[in-house]
Amino acid sequence: METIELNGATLEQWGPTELYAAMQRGEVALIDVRTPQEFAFEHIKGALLSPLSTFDARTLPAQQGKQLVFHCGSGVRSRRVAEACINAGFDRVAHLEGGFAAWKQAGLPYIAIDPTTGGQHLVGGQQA
Ligand SMILES: O=S(=O)([O-])[S-]
Repeated sequence: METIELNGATLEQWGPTELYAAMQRGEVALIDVRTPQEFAFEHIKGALLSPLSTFDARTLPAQQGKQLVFHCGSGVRSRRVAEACINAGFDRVAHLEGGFAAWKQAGLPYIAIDPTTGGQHLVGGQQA
C-alpha cells in the first residue's frame, strides 16, 4: 500500500489484492462512490453505495473496528471523496487505487447483472 501525506492526514492507496484479503478478514467497510446505475450493473460483493454526487463525509459511520475504503471505476472519484473526508477532519482515509478496473484486472470476484435475465451472478474469483 502506498501512503500520501495530504494536509496533515494520511491517504492510503490500497491495491485490489490487499483490499480483498482485508475484506475476507472482515477488517474493512468498502464504499462504492460510483452512480447507482453503475452499481446496479456490476459491483463488488459487500460494497455499500454512496455516490460522489451526493457524498457527505458527515454521514459516514465512525471508523471504529473497520477501516473505510472508498472505490470507484478507476480511482478518480474515490480520490476526490478521500480528499473531502480529509477536508472534513479525517486523519486517515483509504481508497482503492485503480478502482474497479484494477479489481477486475486482478481477477477478483464481483457481482454482475445478466442482461438476458436481469439476474445477478458472480463473475471472476480465480483468487477467491
Ligand atoms: O471512476 S472514475 O472516477 O475513476 S472514471
